[in-house]
Amino acid sequence: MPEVVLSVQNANIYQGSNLVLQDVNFNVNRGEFVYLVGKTGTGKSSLLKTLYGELPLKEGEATVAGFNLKEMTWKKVPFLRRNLGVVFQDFQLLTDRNVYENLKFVLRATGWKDEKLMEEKINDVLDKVGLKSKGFKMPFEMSGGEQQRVDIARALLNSPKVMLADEPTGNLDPETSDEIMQLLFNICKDYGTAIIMATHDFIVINRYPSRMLKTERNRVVDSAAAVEI
Ligand SMILES: Nc1ncnc2c1ncn2[C@@H]1O[C@H](COP(=O)(O)OP(=O)(O)OP(=O)(O)O)[C@@H](O)[C@H]1O
Repeated sequence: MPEVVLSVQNANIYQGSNLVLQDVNFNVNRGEFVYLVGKTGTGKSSLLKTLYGELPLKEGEATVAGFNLKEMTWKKVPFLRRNLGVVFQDFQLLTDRNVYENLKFVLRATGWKDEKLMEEKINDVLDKVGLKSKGFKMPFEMSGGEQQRVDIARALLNSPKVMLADEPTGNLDPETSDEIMQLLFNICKDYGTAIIMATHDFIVINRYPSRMLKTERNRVVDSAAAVEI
């Protein structure tokens, strides 16, 4: 039996009082890679934000990495985030400190205290993303592709079962996008992390085909679901 690490049942997704997506239903298994596609403004980011606790789940049910979003309070959001990796299009690195300190900041913020264990963990995630000797670099000294790798390394720090990525190749050239996609697929395969990636990049999707969730007309259509007649 596959292990379900993310489950959304009869969920309505809101931005404030605006209903963005209605009756959303899907499950994601351990190690699965799922694209989230759909026209601009159809609710991809809103869905991801709900899954990482930035928007409240008002109606329906959802469980992410063992956390019931319906019972989520602001106080519990940091615990959800510790079990979840989030990757953004614009990297969102702290510009005033080097890569190592960026990663250490997240470890400290998520409760790590032991200096030696933190050092080991940081070296481990930098190795995983192919930046083993780049910890001393400042973000502004790195290319967009390298910064995206640091962002992915940051998402890997707490060995998440689920990673949510909002257009991670949006600012990258095709060759660098390719490298990032290979890295994300390897993370799924090697560590069993499930990844949901919002994207507009059909070149990437054609090169790395996988299951697709499509937002359209206030609904989410799942390529893995049986076609309804
Ligand atoms: N902070 C916000 N406050 C109010 N409405 C918002 C907010 N952010 C987005 N919306 C609205 O919610 C709807 C869904 O937007 P969302 O950003 O989720 O779409 P998207 O599919 O991710 O778009 P894109 O592909 O451009 O990133 C849109 O109608 C948008 O105008």
